[in-house]
This record gives sequence, C-alpha cells and structure tokens, in this order.
Amino acid sequence: MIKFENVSKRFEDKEAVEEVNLSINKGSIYGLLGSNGAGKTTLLKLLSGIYTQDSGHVTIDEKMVYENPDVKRRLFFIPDYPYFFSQYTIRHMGSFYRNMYDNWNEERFNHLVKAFDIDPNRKLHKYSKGLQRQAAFILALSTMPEILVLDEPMDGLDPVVRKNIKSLIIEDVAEREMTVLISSHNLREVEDICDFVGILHKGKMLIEKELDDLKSDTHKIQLAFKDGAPEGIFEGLKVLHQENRGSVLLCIVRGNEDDIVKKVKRFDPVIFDMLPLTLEEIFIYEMEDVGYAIKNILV
Ligand SMILES: Nc1ncnc2c1ncn2[C@@H]1O[C@H](COP(=O)(O)OP(=O)(O)OP(=O)(O)O)[C@@H](O)[C@H]1O
Repeated sequence: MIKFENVSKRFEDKEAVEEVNLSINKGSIYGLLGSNGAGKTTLLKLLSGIYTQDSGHVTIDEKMVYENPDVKRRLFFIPDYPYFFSQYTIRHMGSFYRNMYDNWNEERFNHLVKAFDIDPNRKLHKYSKGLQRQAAFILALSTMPEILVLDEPMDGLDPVVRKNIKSLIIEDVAEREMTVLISSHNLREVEDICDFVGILHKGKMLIEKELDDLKSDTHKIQLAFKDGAPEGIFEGLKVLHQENRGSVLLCIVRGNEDDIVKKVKRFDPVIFDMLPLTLEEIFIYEMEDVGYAIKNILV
C-alpha cells in the first residue's frame, strides 16, 4: 500500500504540498486531479523518491521511499517530459534498465518495440514527442513495475496508441495487481481507467474517494415550483452551485441521493429531475466551491 501521511513540501517561499494524506491500495488505478500548480507533479516526485518531503511520511508497504533503492526498484515513473540519455537508442535504454530492474522482461521489451513500431537502432532524441512517450511506456512496462507513476501520460499520443497503452496498463493491473498513480487534466481518460480519485488544490487534498462513490455522491438537480423557489429549500443540503434557467432552478448538490430527494420533495416541486454528472462537471463544481471558478476568469 502507498501512503502519504501529513506530507508537506516547500520550495523556497512556496508551499507546494501541505499536510497531504493519501492511501492507494495495491492493484488500484488512482487518478490525481487538480488545478494548475496544485502540487500533483510534486506528489508524484515525492512518491518516486526524487524529492524528499519536509515533514510527514511517504511509504510503500510501510517502507520509506526516499534514498531507498530497494523500494525505488519496485516503481517506474514516467515524467511529463520523458528523459533519455543523449545519443541513446531504445536498445541502449533497455540495457540500462535491465541492469537496474530485477524483473526486467526481455521478451516483452522485444515484443513491445515491434508492436509500437519503434526502430531499436534509432536515437531516441530524433523521435517526435509522441514517439518518445511511446518509448517511455515500452521501457516502463518492460521493467514489470509493481507501481507505475504517470505524469500526464497520454499527452501527445494519438487515439489508437492511447487505447493500446490503456489496454496494456489494465492488463497489468488485472493480471499482476500493478498499482497505478496517474496525474492528468484529461478527466474523460481518468474516468475511463481510474477506480479512485483525489482532487488537489493549492497543495491540499480536497477530496479523496472511490470514483463510483464520488459520482454517486454529487447530483445535478433541476427544480421548478409553482410560485418560485420557496425559502429554506436548500436547508441542510450541501449546494456546490445553483443557477436559474428560466423558471427552472439548476443546482449541484453533494450528499446521499435518498436524503436529498426527501428534503427537496417536502417543498412539492412541479419539476424534479436528478441527472448524472461527468467527472469533468464534478471537478469544475468542486473547484468552484473552493473559489476557483470559470466565471471569475471570464469577468
Ligand atoms: N523545483 C521547483 N522550484 C520551485 N517551485 C516549484 C518547483 N516545483 C514546483 N514548484 C511550485 O510548486 C507548486 C506545485 O507545482 P507542481 O508542478 O507540483 O504542480 P502541478 O499540479 O503538477 O501543476 P500543473 O498541472 O500545472 O502541471 C507550484 O506553485 C510550482 O510553481
């Protein structure tokens, strides 16, 4: 299990991550979402042992990560800009990782190089951004990591390659319980692949939940009343957003569905619809709730 306990990390005068708590179960695919500069990359680098925290604990199966090569060998981190040694081909990089990772799988490496159509003898720096990212995935998956840490993983990949890579990741999760931590702004992709989601804002974890629970805990409601919305309609409810659309009141409410239905129906609405929300909508309304709203930017 991956655990962050009260983890803080500061850069000069900037608190990048503040008292973050986070747990990721083995075999889970965890989507780390957040506004720009929220601290996502910092968290991934703390988990990968690239940074050390100022306070708190980052552990994998109760072992500290930083300066612990045995633990670091169990994970592979693909940063937002994959790094290769200058003048190296994918074969050279493969040899480098073969020496580092005990579980390196040569057969899989050769198979993936062919499957992704990467020339094993071409220098990696000559490849496009998307092909370099493909090379990073080939290398990462050939190390057979227990934990795969991905920073904006699908950026620059075409839809066919995305689908292939997602299938490979899901296969590794299903077959050998690989754990995946993904930071992404592509919420559709996260919704597609992740089972757990954390939303980070200004260095703090706003929400950490199973994706299904998050979705079943946030509701879009359309309401209309004979003589306008009565006083106290929202009493006892956590309303993230509300707006009038003609005579219909649209609101986003967090909480238990049955409880919301019971509370609202007391006021006898003439229209009452409860609609599902996408992860993207949930993200936008949760951000609005902490003052990070699209309307502020448009004013
Ligand atoms: N090496 C560094 N030196 C100084 N400040 C840093 C450094 N790395 C990150 N920061 C600051 O820490 C904060 C969090 O940055 P981080 O890159 O973790 O955010 P992020 O959530 O990944 O952002 P984005 O979605 O924009 O990529 C930002 O304010 C950033 O400017």
